[in-house]
Amino acid sequence: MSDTPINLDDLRQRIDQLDGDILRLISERANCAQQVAHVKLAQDKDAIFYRPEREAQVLRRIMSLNQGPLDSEEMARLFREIMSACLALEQPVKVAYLGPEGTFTQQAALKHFGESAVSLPMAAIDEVFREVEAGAVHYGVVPVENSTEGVVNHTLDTFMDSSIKICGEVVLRIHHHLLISETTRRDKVSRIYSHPQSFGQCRKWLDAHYPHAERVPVSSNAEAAKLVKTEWHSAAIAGDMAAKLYGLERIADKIEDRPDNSTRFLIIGNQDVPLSGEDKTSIVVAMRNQPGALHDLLEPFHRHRIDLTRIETRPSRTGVWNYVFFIDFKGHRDEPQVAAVLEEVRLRASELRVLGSYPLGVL
Ligand SMILES: O=C(O)C(=O)C[C@]1(C(=O)O)C=C[C@@H](O)C=C1
Repeated sequence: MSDTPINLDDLRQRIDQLDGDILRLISERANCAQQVAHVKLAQDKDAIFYRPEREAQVLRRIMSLNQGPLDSEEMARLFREIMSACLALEQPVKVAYLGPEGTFTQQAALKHFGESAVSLPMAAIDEVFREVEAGAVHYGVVPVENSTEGVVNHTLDTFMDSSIKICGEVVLRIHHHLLISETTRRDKVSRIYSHPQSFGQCRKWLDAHYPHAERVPVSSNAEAAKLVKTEWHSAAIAGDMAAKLYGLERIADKIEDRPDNSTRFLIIGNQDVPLSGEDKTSIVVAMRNQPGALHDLLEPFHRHRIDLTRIETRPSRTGVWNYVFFIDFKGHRDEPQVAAVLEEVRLRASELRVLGSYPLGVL
């Protein structure tokens, strides 16, 4: 450490100079993105501007180059917003999500697409699918599994009646708080509103702290937050966004039973996503109802050393006790190993559909 006192004005002058450089470079980058848009349009008048594989590569590269003092996730979030603004110059991306405003799904949509995306709340998961299928929005964001409560069946079941593809994923750490409005009598809370999944994720805490309060399930945590605004004896379990949006006070923070409580969301759309270098594939498979069917299904993955990350069974709704398997695994459908496995499974299954290959969640 030199013994010359650090001069605040000199440091601020240096910051002003750096801000000027950053401003110039971001503007230069935005100009490049606009030129990319022109090239895309020249190649294809119906060009798809949002490129999930490229965005994942940009963010991974930033995180690998980063040497602090900001941590890599923080730096990636800054570049996420720069890319979001650049994409909006090319084409403002419209995204439907499971609403209402203030849900964790909205938080996931903003985390994945950035603040420059236009996001629209939908009342139900199948409405998000419908908006994407109808082309009313470019993409949708829906919850698919929680680390405590397991899979969101409605999302998996909706895929079975839809041609929609999976274009990406985003994982959100879920922190639940107990929220009240300014009119709530905090010592008289006799009713708690929340989404059923959130009640499940905070079960032990509620049993310990509010064993006698009525637990009223509603369609979303944001809906719960809205209801609390109108009742003096109720509270809601919801996240930070809902608390901020509906002006509620947090009387208990992070009440989820498990500290690693996370929810995985899917980005749905109508495009096939090229290889990004670190990808995942999701499929849904129907097998003939015969002994050893599950072994026949999984054996090619084992032999080709493909890393399975999830298997869920759902009723196929084409007859009693007929099931389909939703399988996620590492790798992209265009990679030889994965293509070989899919070919073998296709021969053994009564039905196979690739829901999509997409970049592993980065942020
Ligand atoms: O490289 C592209 O295809 C771009 O459009 C540029 C860019 C970026 O800002 O880096 C912007 C939007 C895309 O989703 C991916 C990347």
